[in-house]
Amino acid sequence: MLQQAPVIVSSQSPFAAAVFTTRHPALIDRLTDAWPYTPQQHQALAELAQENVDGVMQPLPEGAVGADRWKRWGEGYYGRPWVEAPFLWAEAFFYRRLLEAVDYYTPGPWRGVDLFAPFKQAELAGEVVGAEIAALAALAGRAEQERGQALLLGSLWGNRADLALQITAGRGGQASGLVADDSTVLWDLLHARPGGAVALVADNAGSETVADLALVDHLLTTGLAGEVALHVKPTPYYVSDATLTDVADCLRTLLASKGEGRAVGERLRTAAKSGRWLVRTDDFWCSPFDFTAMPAELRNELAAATVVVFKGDLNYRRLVGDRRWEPTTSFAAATAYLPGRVASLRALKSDVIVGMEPGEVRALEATDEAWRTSGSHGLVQVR
Ligand SMILES: O=P(O)(O)OC[C@H]1O[C@](O)(CO)[C@@H](O)[C@@H]1O
Repeated sequence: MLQQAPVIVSSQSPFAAAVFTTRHPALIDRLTDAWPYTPQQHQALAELAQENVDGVMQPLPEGAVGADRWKRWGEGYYGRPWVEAPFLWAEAFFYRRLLEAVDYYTPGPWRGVDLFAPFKQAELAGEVVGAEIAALAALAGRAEQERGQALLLGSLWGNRADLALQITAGRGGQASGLVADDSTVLWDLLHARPGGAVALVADNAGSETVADLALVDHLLTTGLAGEVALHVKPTPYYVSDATLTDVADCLRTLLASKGEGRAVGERLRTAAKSGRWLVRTDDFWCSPFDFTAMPAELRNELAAATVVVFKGDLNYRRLVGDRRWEPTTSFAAATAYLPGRVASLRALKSDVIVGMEPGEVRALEATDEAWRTSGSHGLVQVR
């Protein structure tokens, strides 16, 4: 039985603390530049930024959607600085408070408006996505195995295109390498059970989702999967997290392109029509808990898949637990509570890491690189 490591509380992690004191206020500045907000919305956003920097956490107002639930979930945290709550919990609550500040659930013109849409749209129209789609043509002629691996790594490194990270860090340096690579295990298990259901728990919209869609298409056209469910967020979250609207925008971008990009889009549209590709969502994806708290229905749905592929850093933190693990802790042990086979494709963007070889940890610690948080390193881990 694995001994649980302590949960990360932001005040104990310079990286996590800076998310509240630097990254969140910067995000709020970007939002106020992007939208014609009302005086009330400006005030609510300014208060939220100030609370994050040096104030204390306030609960949702009475009567807000989910207010009772969040009051219960946050007992003991309200009235204290944000950085004194668990990092995972407080980040999720920040995004819920953001939606409240911009009237996401309030009847009126702002209801249901994706506050991050301007950033997501700019990314989708940018040159990274254009180059990504152009690269699909070159891959089309390659052998199946080589193509599959390239698409898998494309989906992994697509995770670096995270708008939250870019707000304070720019686009980040070059991708330097994988700290763990179980991709052979992943392909072997797909080949051992072809035609089954695969679940892909998505992360960011834009270039990451385009890469994910290309991977989904590959799994379906090769028959390695008979059905793929793409799980997305039910509401705007963590800046660039994909919702159904974002998936549809990516699909339209593929369809509007030429050659192989368009062909991928057309095959996916057909797969959706026949039920072989489905987009799913669940409120749990925006909850402030790790996956040990996953509701039974969702857990059972995922357990029926040949493999569940979790994309990105946040899903990783929720999968292994947002804890101060020794990096050499076994990935299999940390995820043993979840039934079925699981895989993670992630660019490293927070302190949490498990499943590493001791020598590799020593080598990376000896550099002065922020290898755990900069997004320059990636992993493929499978259990
Ligand atoms: O988009 P991803 O890969 O889930 O990354 C989001 C990451 O960004 C942060 O919100 C801030 O760095 C992390 O806390 C989080 O894990």
